[in-house]
Amino acid sequence: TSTPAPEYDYVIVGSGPGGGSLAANLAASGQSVFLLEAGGDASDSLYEQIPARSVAASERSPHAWQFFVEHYEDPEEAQRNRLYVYQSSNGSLHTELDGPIPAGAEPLGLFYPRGATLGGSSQVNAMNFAWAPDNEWDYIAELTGDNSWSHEQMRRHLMDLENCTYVPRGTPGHGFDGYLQNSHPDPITNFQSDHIADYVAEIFRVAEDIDPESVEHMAELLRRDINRIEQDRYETPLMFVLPTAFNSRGRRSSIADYINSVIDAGDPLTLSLHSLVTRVLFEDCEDKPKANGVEYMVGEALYSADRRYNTSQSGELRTVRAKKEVIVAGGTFNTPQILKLSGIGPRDELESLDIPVVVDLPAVGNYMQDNYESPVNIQADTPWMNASASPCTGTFDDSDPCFVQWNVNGTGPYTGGGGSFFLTYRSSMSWDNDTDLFYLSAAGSNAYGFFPGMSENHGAPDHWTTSIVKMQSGNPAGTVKLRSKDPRVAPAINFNYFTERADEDLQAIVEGVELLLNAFDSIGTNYTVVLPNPEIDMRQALKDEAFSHHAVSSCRIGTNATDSCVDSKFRVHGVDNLRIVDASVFPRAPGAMPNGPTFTISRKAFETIMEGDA
Ligand SMILES: Cc1cc2nc3c(=O)[nH]c(=O)nc-3n(C[C@H](O)[C@H](O)[C@H](O)COP(=O)(O)OP(=O)(O)OC[C@H]3O[C@@H](n4cnc5c(N)ncnc54)[C@H](O)[C@@H]3O)c2cc1C
Repeated sequence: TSTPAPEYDYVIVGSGPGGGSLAANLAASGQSVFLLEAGGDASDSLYEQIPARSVAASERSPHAWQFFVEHYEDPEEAQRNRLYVYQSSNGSLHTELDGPIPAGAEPLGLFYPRGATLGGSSQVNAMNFAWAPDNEWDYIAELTGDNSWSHEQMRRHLMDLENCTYVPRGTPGHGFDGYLQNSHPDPITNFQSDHIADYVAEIFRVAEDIDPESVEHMAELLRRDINRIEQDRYETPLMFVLPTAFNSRGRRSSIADYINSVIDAGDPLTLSLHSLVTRVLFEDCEDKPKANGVEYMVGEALYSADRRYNTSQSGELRTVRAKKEVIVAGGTFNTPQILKLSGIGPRDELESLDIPVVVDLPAVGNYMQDNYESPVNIQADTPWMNASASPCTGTFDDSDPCFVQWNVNGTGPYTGGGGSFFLTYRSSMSWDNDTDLFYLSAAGSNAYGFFPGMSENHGAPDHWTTSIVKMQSGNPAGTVKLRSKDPRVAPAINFNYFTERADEDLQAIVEGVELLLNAFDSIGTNYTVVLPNPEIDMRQALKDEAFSHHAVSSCRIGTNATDSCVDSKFRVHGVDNLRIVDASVFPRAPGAMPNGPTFTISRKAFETIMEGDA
């Protein structure tokens, strides 16, 4: 890496779907950009490349940070969750899954990974690419009075960024020349037994009123596109396989690759890896503070959420100046942390830590929300599949036939999305015409949430797990608060689950669970319900077991500084030359999956900035 210049047009913090794509797009248009990323570039690693290794990547250094979050303020309520993590004095982590918690172990919270590498969480995520329901974009347009957020306008941005491989070129609403490749897993491989086919056929009957003729017929139906342009796509229940961001070689389609390709093309993008931004710098101006650079620490694993963190290591402190703007895109947990460290946030909180207040902005670190995901796990009397028939050894080397198939042909079980069935369904609680539940379902799966060591859980052939993702999240009660003014210390994160709209959300999920269990009953399967815990009231079980990993809205868009953080052009209220472009700006959860929508708003921000620059 060359010595950085003292000044660039744009200084961007964080290289995920928000900041990484924006940096590459601005540089490809001739703007000089300095992109700071706390992690390194691990995009060549098999953990990031092989879709089937995403869970392993998400709990490993140097790919991800491990946050520990609370779901509830009350420790007793929070610790009812059997995935709650405790730490012994020797540093070892425990959950109830491993047996009784050792005496004296300290409560840490629930494991919540975030990508901390070039490309951000999109390098470790499950690559599921669901575009937000049109109503969610139109909501932002209405909220802000800015029609450039309408779904028709936002669709243009999707088309600009997408390279869609699963519909014929020219299909309206999709893009074919963008930097993010979307593919469809082959649904026929999902039908590993008649038993699976029977259950899926029953779901078609109860959810969609379709009586499938054959496995081939079901596979054809599953190829229907949830991201199609038609506005009714969320209005009627749909069984489908989800577009997944893997490329024609079966590799993760990656924003890190796009960033590197822009650098290789000689465009003016300077990447500063292992660079933890500690605060935004401001110029004294009479009316409004003006952002003109950032301060950052250079060094590896400088952040406490990094498993390699060591307090005795310190980074080298540097600064860089922005001629035009500073753009913060550290993600939903880190963006509010960076703003608060810079003096932008709720006055009381900043003053309690002796941080000089630059702008009193109460919405920073408030109103955070997430999609509840509720695991429904059943154990059947007979296995759903013959697990020993799988040729995969899980060693991911040349002795593993599935690895060889992936490596040589880019196909097979290690390619993205295989084995999962998706369904949208409308509960009686939906607040508009759209379905409000989004199911991810797989036979043989035992994946019921996030916990340290989760990638060692290889499922069980007699289990079937569905995660019911609650769209239309109605609980903007989450908070990100500083524990310390030391930028290396991760903030305190509390989602305050089921604070608002609790009855409606629980009722919706109960209806979702009933649909699944009724279908198991209809096909005559003998089974035991494992989750939701059948020994207690279902609503209590759902509150204990719900998990999430799609945090948004901790720096939300709105029209005023009282209850929002940025305006519809991503500009932080009360400051000049400072924008936020990441998942933290969504005023509410954009459907079931934030990754595609975050790529889309980044593309929108690019257009907004270039228009302003012209
Ligand atoms: C395990 C996992 C699975 C997921 N699966 C899916 C899925 O299948 N589909 C879906 O739609 N969504 C999924 N998501 C969510 C999705 O990946 C995120 O919503 C999305 O990546 C958010 O993008 P972002 O740009 O806001 O932040 P991020 O992608 O989190 O990127 C933020 C970047 O900023 C860097 N950073 C943070 N602080 C600093 C600092 N102080 N200085 C410098 N750099 C900093 C971080 O290292 C990181 O690289 C998943 C997430 C995870 C973790």
